[in-house]
Order: sequence, then structure tokens, then C-alpha cells
Amino acid sequence: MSSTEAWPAGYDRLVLPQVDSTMAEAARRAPTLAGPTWILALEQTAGRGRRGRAWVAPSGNFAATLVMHPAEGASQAALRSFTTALALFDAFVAVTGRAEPFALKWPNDVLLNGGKVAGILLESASNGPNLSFLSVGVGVNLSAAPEAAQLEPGALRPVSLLEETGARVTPEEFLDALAPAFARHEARLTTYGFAPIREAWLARAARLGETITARTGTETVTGIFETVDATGNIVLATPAGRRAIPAADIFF
Ligand SMILES: O=C(O)CCCC[C@@H]1SC[C@@H]2NC(=O)N[C@@H]21
Repeated sequence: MSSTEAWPAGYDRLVLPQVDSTMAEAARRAPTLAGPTWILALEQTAGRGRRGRAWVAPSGNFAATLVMHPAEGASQAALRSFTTALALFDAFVAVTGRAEPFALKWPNDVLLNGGKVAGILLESASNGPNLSFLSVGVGVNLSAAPEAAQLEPGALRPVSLLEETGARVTPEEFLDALAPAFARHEARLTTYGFAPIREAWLARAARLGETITARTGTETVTGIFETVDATGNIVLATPAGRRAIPAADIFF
């Protein structure tokens, strides 16, 4: 099964055999790119994950960064976590024909059968109130999941699309499914704002209504995952009241 959507108008694509990190490549190229551009690497030698972690991607996995120049500040730009997660969900449905094994984990992961199959990393640079560029990095375990020994204690079990579903998808095929899906959600965000994106994201959310733990840099908060608010914060109902948390790692 594969996507039949056309490559989105106005988006460019670069395919590189090898790079240190597509995030680093995006930062190097951002000043000279005219429009939104997907940079796909077939191999990364120094992939990075959130919070300074390494991202290990065996060859055959998907590693790409979309470079954009939104005329926005950082908090609006950060809503791309949600549009990208929705685009990943749609791309997985396009390549597997199945929706039910996939779920979205706040703020930046996609789950498959409860394990982590994809992660999103946003990086930006600013020059005044608006960003000079936004990089949306996407890593997907298409063919292999990293060894559990390479992960932090308590991290979600990594899984691969191939092992969990039997779907053999190349990075180029996955980009062909992801790019149009992203463009659709991006157009929806810029036309209608965050409300419909939030609603669609919540409809695919993992562990909504269940007790979860959020670890910020300074505290650990456990409560019932009530919702995501109008600015993208996760909202937990705790014994001490409702808490809206802008950034955290979530543990189930
Ligand atoms: O879950 C995470 O920690 C986010 C992982 C993001 C990994 C991708 S792979 C493509 C892009 N280039 C990188 O160096 N990192 C992101």
C-alpha cells in the first residue's frame, strides 16, 4: 500500500546519501533556501534527538528535516509538533492501510502497538521577534529499531514499522507520503488556526484520560491526562489541581 497524493506544490526536496545530521544541514542551508525544503538523508553519522540525546538510525530508516521560514514567533512555530505528528499518522496509514495500531504521544512521538516508531525534533533560530528559520526533524524506524541498550532508562520501547506490520517502505517512499500530508495540515493550521489541529491530534492521542507522569527539567508531575490546551500545553488533573505543562518528557 502506498500514497497516491502528489508532491505538494511549493515544497522542494533534497536527497543526500550521507550527512552528519539533517538538523545541522538544515541550519547550514536555511539562509539560501527560497521555500520550504525537505532534506532527506539516507544515512546520518551524528543524528540528534530531543534534550541533547543522540538519535541512532540504522540505514533504511527515515531521517529528514523540513526547513521552513514561517513569519512567526517561537510559540506559534512550535505548533508544528502537532501538524507533523498528524502528518506522520496519515503517512503511516497511507503506507500500511491501517490506522488502529498508531497513536500520538505528547508532545513529539508516534507510537505503533504502544512502542515508539517515530520522533520529531524542532529547532529554530530567531532574528528579532520572528524566527529566521524553523527546522522540523523527523526520524522514523522504518526497517529497524535501535537497541534498547542505546536508550535511557524508562524510555519507551522502540519498534520498527517493518517488524510490527511487515510493511517494507523505503525512506524515499515514506517522504512521498509524509510531505503531502504535512502540507495539508500546514495549510489547515495557517488557514483555520490551531483549533482543528488540536481536535484531530486529541482524537489520535495515546493515554488520554489515563494517569501519566510528566518530567520537566525541575519537577515530576503525575495526574490524569485531561487534554491539550489551546496553546499546546499538556493538561494534567492532579490532586493539587489542574496543571498545564508546556514542555516535559511523558512516562506511562
Ligand atoms: O524523539 C526524538 O528525540 C526526536 C528524534 C528526531 C530525529 C530526527 S532524524 C532526522 C533529524 N536529524 C536529526 O539529527 N534528528 C532528526
